[in-house]
Amino acid sequence: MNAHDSTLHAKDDGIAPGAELLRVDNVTLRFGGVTAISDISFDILKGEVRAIIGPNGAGKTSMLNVINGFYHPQEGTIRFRGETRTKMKPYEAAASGIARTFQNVALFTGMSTLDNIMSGRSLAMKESFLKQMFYYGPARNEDIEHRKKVEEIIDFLEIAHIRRQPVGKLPYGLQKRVELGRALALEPDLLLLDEPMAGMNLEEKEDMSRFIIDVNQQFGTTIALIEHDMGVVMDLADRVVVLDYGKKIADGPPEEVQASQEVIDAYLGVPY
Ligand SMILES: Nc1ncnc2c1ncn2[C@@H]1O[C@H](COP(=O)(O)OP(=O)(O)OP(=O)(O)O)[C@@H](O)[C@H]1O
Repeated sequence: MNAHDSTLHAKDDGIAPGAELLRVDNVTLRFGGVTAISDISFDILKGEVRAIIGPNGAGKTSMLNVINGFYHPQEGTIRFRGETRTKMKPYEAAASGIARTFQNVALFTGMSTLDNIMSGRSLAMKESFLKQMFYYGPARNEDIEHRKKVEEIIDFLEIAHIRRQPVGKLPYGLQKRVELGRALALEPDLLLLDEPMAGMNLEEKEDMSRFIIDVNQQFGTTIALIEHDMGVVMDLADRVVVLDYGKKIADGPPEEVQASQEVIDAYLGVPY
C-alpha cells in the first residue's frame, strides 16, 4: 500500500508541523523515597521523532507513564495540544490521541493478531469491545467500519499471513509488530514506544525501524521512543532527550547529544 491509498492518519488537530504538540514542565515523580524523575522539562513537536535515552533506571519508562497518565507526578504539568493537565487517566490519554507500546510485549496472548489489533480500536468504538467480538446487535455495522481500518494496519505492517494466529505462539519480533499495530489502531496523534527493538535481531530491527519511519512520514504521527541502540536513535530521531538518575542532562539533535561529554560519561562510555 502506498501513502495515497491509506486512510490511516493522525487527527488534524490544527497544530502545524513543527509546533508544540506536548510539553512536560518541571515534572517530579517520586515513589516513596525514590525520585524517579526530578524537575524535568522538554517538549515534543508535531511531526517529529523524539528519542528518550539514558542508562537503566534513569526514569525513561516513568516519563512515558507520566505522559500517558499512568503515573501522576507530585510536581509539574503536562500540556498536550495547548491544554494543561496535572491528572489524566490512561484511557483519557488514549481517547485524546496518545497511544503506547510497552517494554515487555503486553498483548492478549490467546487471541489472534486480528483480535489484538481490533482491541486497540475499542476506544474509537461506541459499542463495547466484547460486543464487537461477538457481533452483538448494533455493534455489527460499526464493526465492519473498524475492521477496514484494522485490515489496513495489517497490510501496512505486512502481517496478513499471521492474522488468525494466536499471538502467544508468534516469534518475539512479530509480537512487537502486532503490538505496534494495536497502538496504531487508535490512529494516534502521539505514539509512545517503549524500547520497540528490544530483544530483536538485526533484520527485525531494520523492519521495525522502517515501520516507525513510515508511520511518522505517511500518517503524520508524532513519535516519542525509548531506545538503547544508539545506531537506531541516530537513524530515527530528530531530537534526543537524555536522562540520568531522573535528571535531564542533554537535549538536542542526535549528533550534538552524542558529542556531549556529560552524555558520554553517563551513558555512552566512549564517543559513539
Ligand atoms: N512503580 C514503581 N515503584 C517504585 N519505584 C519505581 C517504580 N517504577 C520505577 N521506579 C523506580 O524509578 C526509577 C526509574 O525507573 P524507570 O523504570 O523509569 O527507569 P528506566 O530509565 O525506564 O530504566 P530501564 O532502562 O531499566 O527500563 C528506578 O529507580 C526505579 O526503580
